[in-house]
Amino acid sequence: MRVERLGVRYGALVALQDVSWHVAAGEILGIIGPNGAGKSSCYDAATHMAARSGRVWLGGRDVTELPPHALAGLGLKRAFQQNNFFTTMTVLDNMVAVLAPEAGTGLLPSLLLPLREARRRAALESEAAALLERFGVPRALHGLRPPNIPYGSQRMLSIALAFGRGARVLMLDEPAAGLGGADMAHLAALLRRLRGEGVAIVLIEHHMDLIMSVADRILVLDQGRPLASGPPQAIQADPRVREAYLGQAA
Ligand SMILES: Nc1ncnc2c1ncn2[C@@H]1O[C@H](COP(=O)(O)OP(=O)(O)OP(=O)(O)O)[C@@H](O)[C@H]1O
Repeated sequence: MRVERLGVRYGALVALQDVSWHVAAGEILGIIGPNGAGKSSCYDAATHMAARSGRVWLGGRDVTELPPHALAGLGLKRAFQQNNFFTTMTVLDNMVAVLAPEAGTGLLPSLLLPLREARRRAALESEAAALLERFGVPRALHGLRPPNIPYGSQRMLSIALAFGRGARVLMLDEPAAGLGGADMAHLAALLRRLRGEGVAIVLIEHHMDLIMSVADRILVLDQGRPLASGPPQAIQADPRVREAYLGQAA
């Protein structure tokens, strides 16, 4: 995926200006910056969820004008800063709800062919259960409602729901927020595994240990503009970055 010269304005406020980046299959691009630096606006711009300027390519195709759902259909998937799930449905049903539209379930066939529909439903449930386990949400939690499962599992569920049947590019917004040591290790392992499977990952994260250990390259934003980009070691050593961000965080 490649974005070129993205810009976002909210009235008179310039939230993002002249921001370009690319991420390849099997690579993790980290995006960091102080609060309000424009990181989420950058995601909104890239996924066409905000009015913006600039251009976006996916797999060599110019997708600038496509709406978000069409981008998702091409494999550009995004998980948000806040957990997004149906709180009145079980964990398993949340996952089924994501998979069912991708499988093309329709109301009429389900009414006319109840037996076939029951088999489809069973197949979807077993696919959903396997996917949840792959993302570290154990079977014991599948029958519970999302607010009633541990917070670390809620974060993994959010990523699984965004990923669905697969992603070419997975954009995550602060997935480590609120996570403790063991959950953080699970998340890092999951990110490395997805990268190993060829997924291109873009990762906004304030947790420096995580991003420095998993990212292949890092882009630093400050006041809506790119401040620096490069491998983690170079970013950590860059005095401009330390002053704008890492110094504050230390
Ligand atoms: N919908 C909006 N309307 C008006 N201003 C907005 C809107 N969304 C973001 N902004 C402003 O745009 C700027 C960039 O915000 P953005 O959320 O992209 O930053 P961020 O780097 O993701 O911050 P954080 O780390 O706190 O999530 C900020 O000044 C913010 O207040």
